[in-house]
Amino acid sequence: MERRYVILEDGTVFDGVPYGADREAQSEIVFTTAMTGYLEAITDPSYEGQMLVFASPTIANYSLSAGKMESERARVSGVITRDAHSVLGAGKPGDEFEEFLERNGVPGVDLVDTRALVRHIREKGAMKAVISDSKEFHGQWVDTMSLDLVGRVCRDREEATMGSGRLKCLYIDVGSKFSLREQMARRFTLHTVNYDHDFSAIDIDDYDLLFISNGPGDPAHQSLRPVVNFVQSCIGRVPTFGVCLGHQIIAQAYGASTRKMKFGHRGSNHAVTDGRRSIVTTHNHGYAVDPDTLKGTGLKVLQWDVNDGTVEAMEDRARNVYSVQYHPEASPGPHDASAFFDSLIERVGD
Ligand SMILES: NC(=O)CC[C@H](N)C(=O)O
Repeated sequence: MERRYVILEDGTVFDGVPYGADREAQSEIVFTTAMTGYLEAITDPSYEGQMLVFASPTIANYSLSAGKMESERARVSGVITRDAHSVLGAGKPGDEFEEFLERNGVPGVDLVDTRALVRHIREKGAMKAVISDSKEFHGQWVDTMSLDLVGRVCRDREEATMGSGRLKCLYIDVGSKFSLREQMARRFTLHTVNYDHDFSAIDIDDYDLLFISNGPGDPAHQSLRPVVNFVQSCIGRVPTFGVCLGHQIIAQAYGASTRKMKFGHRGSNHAVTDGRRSIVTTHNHGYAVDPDTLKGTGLKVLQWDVNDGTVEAMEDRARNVYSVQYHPEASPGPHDASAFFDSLIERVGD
């Protein structure tokens, strides 16, 4: 049987069998522990510049059509699985998945010892990796997190107006999942603009709220600086909200900073707490706000991760700013945090 290899930057090699696109890929390697939502995951723009290991041993055991696309196409650079039914067969679901990956130019490696691979990433941290049909890699390692990943996801997205809510929201798309945008469009009328929009042409007083979406890559990437500066100019003038990358951009707009996590949080069973009540949430982030840099900014931590204390929600009540690191839209995952969206209506008030 043909072999395909996952070669890590530290020289470790895992092997499996090839499926999906017949091509090599190089990017950062991360894992998700989510047991459902494989279509949502591989099309989530937040994964641009990353190859994704599924810790859950069985993927493609239900039809792709049961899932929802989170962007125009697959965003992961590669997929690494224990059993995606590329060999062990599952009929239609497995074939659909393989065809989807082929159509999207995404190589897969199946029958990999994903338990060992996930433990290795947990112990050594997220790192660069290559998917290749050869056991050795002599090429140049590229740090995909230093690329303009938001630009890659958003370049084909046009400015648009959507939704029918009474309140008007300026929605800054820095790689938004479709489901997040849908949740906002159900409640507000969105004017969606990309991260490279000419913000000098925008009068924020024309809007009832500002929202910054999720997205890929390093929140401190220089391509996002104009967004950070614009958000900074809006604080105190309009209620300002954000999710995941949006949360990290808001922190930077206050002069706080973000840091790279060892291997990030990616899955749909991450508990966050406010010290009294805990909820289970969906996470997909490799960076986090550094709580020490929030001191004196006016931003207060509202919720944190029960396992490692990572900042998961913060607010500046006085200037009506509120953001979460987790994904209240889930997709996939639990809906414990879905009240987030209606709470924005209350926070905007009249
Ligand atoms: N889902 C997101 O918005 C991810 C935010 C950022 N790219 C991170 O990895 O932390």
